[in-house]
Amino acid sequence: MPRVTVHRKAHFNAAHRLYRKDWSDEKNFKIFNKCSNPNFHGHNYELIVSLTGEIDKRTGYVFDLGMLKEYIKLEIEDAFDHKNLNVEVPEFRDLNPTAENISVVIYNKLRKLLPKDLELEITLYETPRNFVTYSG
Ligand SMILES: Nc1nc2c(c(=O)[nH]1)N=C([C@H](O)[C@H](O)COP(=O)(O)OP(=O)(O)OP(=O)(O)O)CN2
Repeated sequence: MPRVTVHRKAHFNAAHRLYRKDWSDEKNFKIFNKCSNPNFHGHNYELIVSLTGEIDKRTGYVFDLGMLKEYIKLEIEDAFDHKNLNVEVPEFRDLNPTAENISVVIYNKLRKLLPKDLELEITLYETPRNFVTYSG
């Protein structure tokens, strides 16, 4: 059967601070600039979850996008939306919440729920012009 990629878009709004606990505020500012503001700042994150696999002969689906929507809601939106990532999301307690690290956390949370034969790719926009991709 042909291999096709299906995509689901999602959105969350979250606050964060880019910094290392073991660096001074001055050093954090030198490396992370305004993103190291100790009072945090927010982003409107846009997420695209992409699944590649063979079309199922019986259903015509690669994967039910309604089910993917539920997984994204439960694992990502409910956990991240309107949260302070550094303070309220356990995965970032000791992990700098850069776009790169957020994409890896999202990948790992969804990967464990999805069939192994599907390829997963995460595209995460932190701003309209800054985005990352991760596919494991
Ligand atoms: N490799 C990374 N670099 C940067 C990250 C990141 O997560 N990974 N994050 C940031 C900031 O958090 C943020 O994305 C940058 O904000 P800002 O400068 O406001 O965004 P833009 O560059 O898109 O704004 P312009 O209007 O284009 O200036 C920084 N680096």
